[in-house]
Amino acid sequence: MQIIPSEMLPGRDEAALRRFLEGCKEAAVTKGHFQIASISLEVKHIAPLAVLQSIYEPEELHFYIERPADDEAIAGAEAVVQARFDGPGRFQQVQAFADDVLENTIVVGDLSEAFTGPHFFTAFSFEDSVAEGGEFPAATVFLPRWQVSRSKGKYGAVANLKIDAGTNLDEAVARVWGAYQKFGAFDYGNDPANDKPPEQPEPCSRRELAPGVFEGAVKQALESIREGEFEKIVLARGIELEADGPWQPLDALNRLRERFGSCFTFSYGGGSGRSFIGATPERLLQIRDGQLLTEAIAGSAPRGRNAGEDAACARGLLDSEKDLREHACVRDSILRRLEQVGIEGIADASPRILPLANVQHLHTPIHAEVGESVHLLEVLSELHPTPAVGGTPREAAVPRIRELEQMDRGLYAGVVGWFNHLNEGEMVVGIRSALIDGKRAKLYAGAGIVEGSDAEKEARETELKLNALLDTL
Ligand SMILES: C=C(O[C@@H]1C=C(C(=O)O)C=C[C@H]1O)C(=O)O
Repeated sequence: MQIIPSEMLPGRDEAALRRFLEGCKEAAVTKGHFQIASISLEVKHIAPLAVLQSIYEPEELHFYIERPADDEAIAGAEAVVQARFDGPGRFQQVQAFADDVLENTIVVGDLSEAFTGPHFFTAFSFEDSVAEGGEFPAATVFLPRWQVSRSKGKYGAVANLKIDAGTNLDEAVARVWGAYQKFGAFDYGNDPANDKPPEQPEPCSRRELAPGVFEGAVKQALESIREGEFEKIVLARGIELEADGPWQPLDALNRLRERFGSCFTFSYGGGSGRSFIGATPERLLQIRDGQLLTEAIAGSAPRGRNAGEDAACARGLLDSEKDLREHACVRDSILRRLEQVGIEGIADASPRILPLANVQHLHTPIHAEVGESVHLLEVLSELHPTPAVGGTPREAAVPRIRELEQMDRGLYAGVVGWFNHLNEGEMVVGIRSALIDGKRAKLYAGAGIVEGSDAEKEARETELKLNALLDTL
């Protein structure tokens, strides 16, 4: 990646922008390869979700992630370059694709703040491969044409353009200049959608994706655990809702982020009119400034109706031998997997409570230092799926999941997130999620099964987890 000094910052005037893009075109001709021109600008207050909503096209790719508690949000829309992969090598393929794009990227602008420069957005399904005709590919990566972000009171906009020998520079300049004017002083009042309150369709039917399967699957899994086939497996159930009109995924997202301020609210649009949205508590991996954060979240209890009942539920969870064992499976597996890629994770010996609006969990934050030689996607490929959504030992448990659940998880319990050229990124686990396709929405929730689990109780737990999305839709 080539970085042009920020004094040459285009966007402040159109002539400088043209000179920068001319340079990119010359490079494209010389190298015989397209160049990505990436222009980052600090802008005045901007609300990434509102901007995304104003430029949202169901047929275009988009990505959004926000954790209100961190005061950070990033949105990207329209793919300037993209790729899809399938199979066990998908993480490495995404990395190779990004490396190749970055080799041919020329960056200019305000690069000192978070979320500046080009960012890649990704979505990985739970399984390594998806069946032909699946709703989303096993791996998608794209670099957006537009990216807007908020990070602790700073706001940024990035435009990425693909420039080759045939690019019409007049059009390219007009496009970026127009976008700069738009994002530089974004007018929320201009969006006709803001004139009326969001319309919410009413759900009119609900069906199980695999009727009558869940409790039987738990019992079968318990049998396999007794026989020593595996120690833990996470089994999920799915429901499909149908509404009297199309769901509005970004309106639902707005409600999710209000209700689940400590969760990662995300939306990924695959470009086929379908969106995968959710509010997940679970960070799979964050790397920033060489510091890695991950966490074990496993073991669940309801929230109480008052402070006393709530505390009693929390105490029950912290004292539950079964939940502590289930939790330790996840924590120990993450530590082992990190070790496989030469990373020493540091974690407390006993978990704490993570309260969410609808449930509470056992939680162990894990942190580590990472050297420059380990790529984020390499760590990701080792970690996914953790026994929080898969099982342990992974090789024995994960292949049994599909057979026991009798449904396709798709992106549920997969990974969505972003990464950049600095080996920074944030990847979250796609749970507490819904796949929205017009009037239809598929919702999934799972529960960890270990020796001592009770099928009926686990079914109730999945119901509590489904509520995160049910209440919002
Ligand atoms: C699998 C899900 O959640 C996972 C399972 C948990 C459990 O069994 O206690 C808790 C948090 C998550 O790791 C889900 O929400 O669908």
